[in-house]
Amino acid sequence: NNENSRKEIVDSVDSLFTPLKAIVQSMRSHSSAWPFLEPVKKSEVPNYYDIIKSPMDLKTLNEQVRSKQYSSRAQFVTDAQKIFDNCRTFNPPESDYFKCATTMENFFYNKLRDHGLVD
Ligand SMILES: COc1cccc2onc(N)c12
Repeated sequence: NNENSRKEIVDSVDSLFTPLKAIVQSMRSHSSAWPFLEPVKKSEVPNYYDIIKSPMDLKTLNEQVRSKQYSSRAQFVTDAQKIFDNCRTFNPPESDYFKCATTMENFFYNKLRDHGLVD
């Protein structure tokens, strides 16, 4: 009935909540995470938001996990992927930023698999 289906939804969010918290935490402590720890500052990179229309960073991602905005793996993966894609859109392939994005992306998908959040 409605009460049970509501409980199932709540349970599915909670059962997702724990692994997502752990994955974001592990990303934030990665040595290559430094470009992504906070939103890019417009004061530091004036043209960034003229080019990147859907910004994302690990602090924001963490806040959204903790405020239970994600009820599916796909929603979480879509937002995390923005971090990597935005960086590779804005920066040249030989830049440190671009390399960090790919390192963090590989780390991210390995973590998803570690937590059984398979492709
Ligand atoms: C501090 O991060 C940056 C500074 C400058 C350009 C940037 O593109 N993507 C970034 N994460 C970035």
